[in-house]
Amino acid sequence: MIEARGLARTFRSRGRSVEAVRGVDLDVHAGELVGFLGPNGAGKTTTLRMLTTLLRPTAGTATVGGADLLADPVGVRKKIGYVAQGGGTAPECRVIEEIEIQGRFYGLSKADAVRRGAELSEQLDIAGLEQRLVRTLSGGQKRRLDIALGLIHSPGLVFLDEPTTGLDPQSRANLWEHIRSLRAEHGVTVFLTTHYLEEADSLCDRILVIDNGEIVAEGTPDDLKAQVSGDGITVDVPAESVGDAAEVAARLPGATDVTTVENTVRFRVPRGDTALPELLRALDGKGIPLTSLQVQRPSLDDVFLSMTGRTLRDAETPGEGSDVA
Ligand SMILES: Nc1ncnc2c1ncn2[C@@H]1O[C@H](COP(=O)(O)OP(=O)(O)OP(=O)(O)O)[C@@H](O)[C@H]1O
Repeated sequence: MIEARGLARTFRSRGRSVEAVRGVDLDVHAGELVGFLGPNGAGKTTTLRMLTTLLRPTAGTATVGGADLLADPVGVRKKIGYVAQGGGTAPECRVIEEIEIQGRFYGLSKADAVRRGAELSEQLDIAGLEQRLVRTLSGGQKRRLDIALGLIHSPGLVFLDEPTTGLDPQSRANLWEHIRSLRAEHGVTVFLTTHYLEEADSLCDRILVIDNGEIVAEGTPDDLKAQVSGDGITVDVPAESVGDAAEVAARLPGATDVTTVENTVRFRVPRGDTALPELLRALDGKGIPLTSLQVQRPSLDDVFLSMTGRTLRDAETPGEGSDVA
């Protein structure tokens, strides 16, 4: 559905040049739900705008929906839907007017636009709002309207730029369900950008992680997490036993990064599930009682940290509000 090679874009701004995207290769297959994850300013929107023909690449090639991005941009536009970050609706327009305008824009008759709009409204749970002014919709309803408009011409591939930014956690989870069902029921291929780790983790089949205009990691959420070396284990013991417990931990096969703070010992092992019985036996053998024990599977933030030396949260531009979990 998407095949891009060496896609790059440099902006010139006030005599300075900004390499927003630096030679990105990406492949998205039919029916996939792929997330493009990265901190603010990483190059997500710029990549999306290039793939949707809104911005000409400085270098690179791509085919999108089977059409060549540079030679046949009109062909690309016919095959894709694009839902921009803020959407494109006018606050004073009625929902039905937006649906009709969008349909006409894609060459649908008024009757077909209304029919398709009704079908999508039903599916996205915004049926019955046709006569409402856009400005009276809730944030979640408006995002669902934006998505309905992006799908009016039944594209096989839809690009969603930060679809859930600004929504509360409940509306966000609700929108994920709708996105999943679009894919499940219509086989729509979805390429979305996000800076929410949780969103990428729970919604996407595959994730591309971008930082500073370059793809730094790629894989299923599980594959990516498995690349981070092992699970974290945190053990609380009585303060006088911390030294002994740390020694026990350090002797476990493959244990690394053993640290102690007050009555807590932390370390990493290749696999938490197999290390635990051995740890418990060894502590028991030394007569060290346990107060608590936790195993942490690596998160996508650990993946980002291992690739870039920063956490996604740290990488956010100061001043940009973000509730990255
Ligand atoms: N028109 C432009 N002129 C100059 N610089 C730009 C322009 N558009 C984007 N940039 C710069 O390119 C870089 C990438 O921006 P982009 O919007 O693609 O990031 P992003 O990952 O989508 O961020 P966000 O999550 O905040 O939307 C940033 O440094 C940005 O300031």
